[in-house]
Amino acid sequence: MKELETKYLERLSDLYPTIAAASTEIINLQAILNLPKGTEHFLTDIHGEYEAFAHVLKNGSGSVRRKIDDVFGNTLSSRDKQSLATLIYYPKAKMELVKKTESNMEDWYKINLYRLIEVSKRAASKYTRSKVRKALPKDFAYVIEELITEKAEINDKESYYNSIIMTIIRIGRAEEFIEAISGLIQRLVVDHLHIVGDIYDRGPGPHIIMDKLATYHSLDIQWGNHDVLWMGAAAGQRGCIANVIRICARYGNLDILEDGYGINLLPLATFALRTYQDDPCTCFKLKGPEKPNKAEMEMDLRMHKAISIIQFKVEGQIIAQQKAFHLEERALLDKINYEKGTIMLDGKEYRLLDTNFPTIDPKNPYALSEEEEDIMERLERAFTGCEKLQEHMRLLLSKGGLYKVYNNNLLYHGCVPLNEDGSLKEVELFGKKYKGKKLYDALDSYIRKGFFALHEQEKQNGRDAMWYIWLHPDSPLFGKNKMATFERYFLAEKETHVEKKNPYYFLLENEQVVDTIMKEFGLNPEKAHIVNGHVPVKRKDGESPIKCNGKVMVIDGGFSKAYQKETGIAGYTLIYNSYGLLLVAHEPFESTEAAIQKESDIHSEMMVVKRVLERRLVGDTDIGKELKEQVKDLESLLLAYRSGRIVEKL
Ligand SMILES: O=P(O)(O)OC[C@H]1O[C@](O)(COP(=O)(O)O)[C@@H](O)[C@@H]1O
Ligand SMILES: [Mn+2]
Repeated sequence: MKELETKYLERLSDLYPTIAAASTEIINLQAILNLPKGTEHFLTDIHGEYEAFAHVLKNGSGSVRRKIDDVFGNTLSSRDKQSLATLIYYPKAKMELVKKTESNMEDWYKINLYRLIEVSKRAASKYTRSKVRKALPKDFAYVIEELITEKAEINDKESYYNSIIMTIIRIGRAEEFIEAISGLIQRLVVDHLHIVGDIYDRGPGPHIIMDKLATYHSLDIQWGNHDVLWMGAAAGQRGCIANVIRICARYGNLDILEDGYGINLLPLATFALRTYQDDPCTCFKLKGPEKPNKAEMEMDLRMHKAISIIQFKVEGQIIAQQKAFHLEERALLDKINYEKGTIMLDGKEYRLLDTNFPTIDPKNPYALSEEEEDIMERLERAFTGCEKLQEHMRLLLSKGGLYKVYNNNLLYHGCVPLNEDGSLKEVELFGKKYKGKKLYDALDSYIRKGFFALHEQEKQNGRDAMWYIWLHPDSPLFGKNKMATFERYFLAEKETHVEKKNPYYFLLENEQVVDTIMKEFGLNPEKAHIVNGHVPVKRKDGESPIKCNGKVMVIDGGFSKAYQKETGIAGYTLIYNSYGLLLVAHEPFESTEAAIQKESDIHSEMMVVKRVLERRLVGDTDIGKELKEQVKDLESLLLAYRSGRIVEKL
C-alpha cells in the first residue's frame, strides 16, 4: 500500500517537480474552489427547431439579460438594455440595421464598446484568469484581456481604456471587435449545457442543431426517444429507418434527409408515385403549414403512405424475430380483414379509413414486395454510409447517455418505469430482468453494442434495442402503453389513439416515490432534483412543470411549433447558477428576423425553484470534489518533499 502511494506520488512529482510548483498548484486550486459555481443551462425537446434553439443558446435563457441588469441597474433604460442584449445575440445583423439609421457611427461604437466591455467584465468575474484566457477569441485575445482586467497600477484608467477603444475604431476594427466580445459574453454566461433529449424530428433543422452542439464548449446529452430512433436508423435498423423517414415525411421535412444528410430518396419517391398514383392518400396528410408547391406536396403524401406501409411490414418482421419483446399484439397487418376493410383490435372490429394496400399480400402481409425490399436495402446502405449522420451519432455517443447524475441532479428524458403502487417496475430484456438504474445501464450498453459490438448477433440485438427504446411500453424513454401510429392513420375512433402513460407520470407528486428513484440513482433526496423532458406541460390547463415541492421539474421545452397549441407556451428551460435554480417560461419564437428587428426576446417569466442561502461555490460541485481530491494529493506530495521521502527534481 505504502509502496503504491510512493509510486503515485513519484508520478505526481513529474508534474509538480518542486515544493514551489506543488504549492502554487494548491493555491490555484484553492482559489478555483472559492469561485461561484458556473451556470448550467438545461434544454429539452428541441425537435429540430434550430432558430429557436440558437436564440435560447445565445440569450442563455435570460442569463445575458441578467448580467446586463446587474451591470447597469437603473442607469440604462429597459429599451437600451434590450438593444444591448440584441447586439450581443446577433452582433453582425444588428450592426447592419443600426448603420442604416445611425448618423454618428463613431459615437455609437464608442458607447456600445464601453457597455460590452462592462458586461464581459462582469461575466468573466466568475472565472479564473486562465479559464477566461482560454475562452478569448484569438484575434482580440490580448486587447480584451487588457480591457477586462482591473489595472491598479494605472492612474488614469479612463484615458487608458479610451485610447484603446479609440484605436480600435480608428483602424476600422470596431465591428469585428464587437462580434468577438459578444461571442465571448455568450460563451461566458453559460458554463455547461445539458440537453435533456429529443433533438431530432418534427422541426426542420436537427442537423443544424447537431453542428452547433459539436462546437459547444461544454455539454452533455441525455438521449431522447427520437434521438435513439435516429441512432437506430444510423446503425441500420430497418424499423428505425422507416420511422425516421415517415416522421420526416409527415412533417414535410424530407429535406433534412436529402439536403441535410445527402440521403437519396429518389427510389422511394418514384416507387411511391407509381404505386399510389391514383390514391388520394387522405389519411396521410402532412402536419404543419401547406407547401406552396403542389406537385411536391402530392409527392410527399405518397411517400408518406409508402414508407408507413413499409414501416408496418418491417416492424411486423422484427416482432416475429425478437420474440423476447412480446409485442405480437402490435403487429397489426395480420389482424386486418382485407376483403371487408376492417381490423380486429382488443376483440372489437373497426372499419379502416383507407383500404388501398396494393403492396400487401393478405396471406403474407409482412413480406416486402421486391421493390420495397430493394428500397430498404438502398436506404440501409445510405443511412449507415452517410458520413455526416455517422459523425452526428458519434457526438451523441460520446457526449451522451440515457441518464446523467450531475451536481446532485438526476437528468433523463422520459421516466423510470414504475408499477401502479410506485415501486420500480421489473422489465424483461433479452431474457434478463432489470429495474431502475440497472435497466437504464443495460439499455445504454445495448445501444453502444448496436454500434460497436463485433459479434453479429450482439450487434443486431443492440440495434433492435434502439427500436425497442423508441416504442416499447417498458422503455424508460417512451413510457406509454402503446405507440398508436397505425390507429392514428387508419381509424376514426379516437379512443384507439390514446397512448396511456406509465404510472410514473401520475406519481410525481408522491414524495416517497420520488425519493425512491433518487436513492436508486445514488442521490440524497434531501438535496437532489430530477429534471426530465418528454411530456409537454399544458400550462394553458393550469399544469405546473414543478412537481413534488420542487424536487422534480418536467421541462419539455416545447420548442416544437406543432405542439405549441397544446401547451399554450413554447415551454420551459432551466438555469442552475450560483444563486439557485431558475425555471424560465418561454413565449413562442417568431423568427430570427423578428428577434433582431423588434428586439423581441422569448423568455417571458422566471420562477425561482430554489434559492440557496449561501452562494454556491465551485467547491460545492462535482468538479469541486475532484479538485479537493487533487489538493489532498498535492498536500501529500508536499509532505513527501518536506520529509525527504521524495526528492525535488530541479
Ligand atoms: O404527433 P406525431 O408527430 O405523429 O407523434 C406522435 C407520437 O410521438 C410520440 O408522442 C413520441 O414523441 P415525443 O417523445 O415527442 O412525445 C408518441 O408517443 C406518439 O405516438
Ligand atoms: Mn420524447
